[in-house]
Amino acid sequence: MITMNDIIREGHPTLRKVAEEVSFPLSDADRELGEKMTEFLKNSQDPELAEKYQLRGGVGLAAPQLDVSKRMIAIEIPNMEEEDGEPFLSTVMYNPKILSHSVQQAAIEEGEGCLSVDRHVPGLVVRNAKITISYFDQEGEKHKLRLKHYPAIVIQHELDHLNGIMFYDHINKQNPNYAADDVLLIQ
Ligand SMILES: O=CN(O)C[C@@H](CC1CCCC1)C(=O)N1NCCC[C@H]1C(=O)Nc1ccccn1
Ligand code: NI
Repeated sequence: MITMNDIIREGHPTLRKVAEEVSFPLSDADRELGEKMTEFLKNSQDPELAEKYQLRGGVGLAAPQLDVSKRMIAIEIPNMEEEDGEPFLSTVMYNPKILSHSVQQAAIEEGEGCLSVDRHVPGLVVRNAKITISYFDQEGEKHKLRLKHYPAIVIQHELDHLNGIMFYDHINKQNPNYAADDVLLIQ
């Protein structure tokens, strides 16, 4: 199983690389890696397992964070309403791509963090509020998905990892808490 030891930290060159597209049919390695990434996220959100294996709770993970420079991300966004309900979005996306996005921008009010960053970096990370993405699933089926607000932000954070971008690259240097007044702040 994947643990925090498998996650590379800032300073590791792989985090600054542009990852390679995955080819289909998936190799057993790429298929297995996707499954392990999802398993990690589910474990990290389980209080007992997170405690037992000392995992930081995560809602997304990109292959480059495991030193695998491939365009694949795992998303595990819990249902914000009911506790043990079905997750809002639980999937592994291969070769994900933003097809279009809103002019409207949004940011998580308390800022962002990253499992590859062992420090708190304050500041607003302004992103597109709505995005339309395409991606391939494990079977090579193409999907198209429209997301907005928190899920859209999560996907953009992961897509950045595939392009060697870290969340703090987006923070305004002069005033980290600056955001134009039309930027939607998300709790
Ligand atoms: O590239 C992927 N990463 O670096 C893991 C990140 C991805 C998110 C950061 C902002 C948008 C996507 C992640 O999940 N976190 N960042 C560090 C510690 C907290 C943790 C988190 O937000 N956890 C969480 C949130 C809600 C419910 C359950 N858990
Ligand atoms: Ni991250």
